[in-house]
Amino acid sequence: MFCMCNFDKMSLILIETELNFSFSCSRLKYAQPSTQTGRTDINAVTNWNAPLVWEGTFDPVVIDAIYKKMDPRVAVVVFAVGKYTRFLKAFIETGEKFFLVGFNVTYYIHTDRENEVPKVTLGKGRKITTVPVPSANRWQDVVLGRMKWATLTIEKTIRNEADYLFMMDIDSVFYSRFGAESLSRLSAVLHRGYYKNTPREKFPYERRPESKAYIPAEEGDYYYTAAVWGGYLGDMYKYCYEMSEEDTKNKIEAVWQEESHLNKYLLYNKPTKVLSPEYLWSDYDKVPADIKVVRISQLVKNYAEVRPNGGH
Ligand SMILES: CC(=O)N[C@H]1[C@@H](OP(=O)(O)OP(=O)(O)OC[C@H]2O[C@@H](n3ccc(=O)[nH]c3=O)[C@H](O)[C@@H]2O)O[C@H](CO)[C@H](O)[C@@H]1O
Ligand SMILES: [Mn+2]
Repeated sequence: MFCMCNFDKMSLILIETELNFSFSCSRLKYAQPSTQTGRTDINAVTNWNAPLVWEGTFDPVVIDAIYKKMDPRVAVVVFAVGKYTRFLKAFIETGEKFFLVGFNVTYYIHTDRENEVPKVTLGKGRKITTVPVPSANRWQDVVLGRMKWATLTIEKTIRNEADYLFMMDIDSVFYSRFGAESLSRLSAVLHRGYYKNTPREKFPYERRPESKAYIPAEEGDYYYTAAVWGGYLGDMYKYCYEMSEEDTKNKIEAVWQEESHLNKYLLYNKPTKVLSPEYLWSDYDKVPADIKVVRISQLVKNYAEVRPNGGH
């Protein structure tokens, strides 16, 4: 279904294009990089030679300067449907403190309650665009609908307004720097629950062959979260949307909705950067020693109260 050869060639060209910007970052003051020392408690590279990003594997000054040369426009696509508008204020306020500070960022807030979008003072080059979407009776429909609405907003506006895009859960707050080290053609975040010692057959991938998100037990690299992911405005959103529509036609819903389709996509279209669970932790879980920094975290919430049809 996918042609890896084309992907490899294309991604290499794109990675090189991204890195070429580094040649112009002269006269910056930073510690000399070493070929001998670095973190030894984690693996900082995938088996397709993409960076696996952890605190201590990059110099924030250097990496921000590289990407600043491009001065990219970054779109943050979020959904706040129904009672989830309550999460907007903290998300945006902390985003202004920690998310790509100094870069051009637009928050595309998809909501059915436009009057509940808070007025937050934003930094220079940053703005909020509100996109109306219908209300939902099932939380699953919001989660699945994200792909559809994101695809529509990309086609209508984001395509002309942004270079990179991030899709994020709104029930999250930033606690620490989330900078240009996260930018790439296709960036995906390791799910905090399965990043250590989980054999691939235990990943919560979709296992029913009837679903388009099906992954057999003997395949898989990592289990990625759907709550933070991004990259260029590529085909991934459209792919996940179309696959979930196919599933609906066949009267099946993937076990973890869009997350299942996303994991399928990323298995056959390898991300050009993999971000460690620093890039999405959870306030429910204690922080282990290898997570040196929690950059963004899912809030503790009362599922039954906040979701239209309760439950988890
Ligand atoms: C950390 C993580 O792995 N997150 C995943 C997990 O999240 P969660 O269990 O945290 O799901 P969630 O309740 O946060 O829903 C995902 C997102 O959909 C939006 N929303 C949802 C319901 C609603 O009534 N209104 C609304 O606006 C909102 O932006 C929210 O952040 O499971 C979901 C469903 O499978 C998605 O895969 C999430 O990405
Ligand atoms: Mn969430």
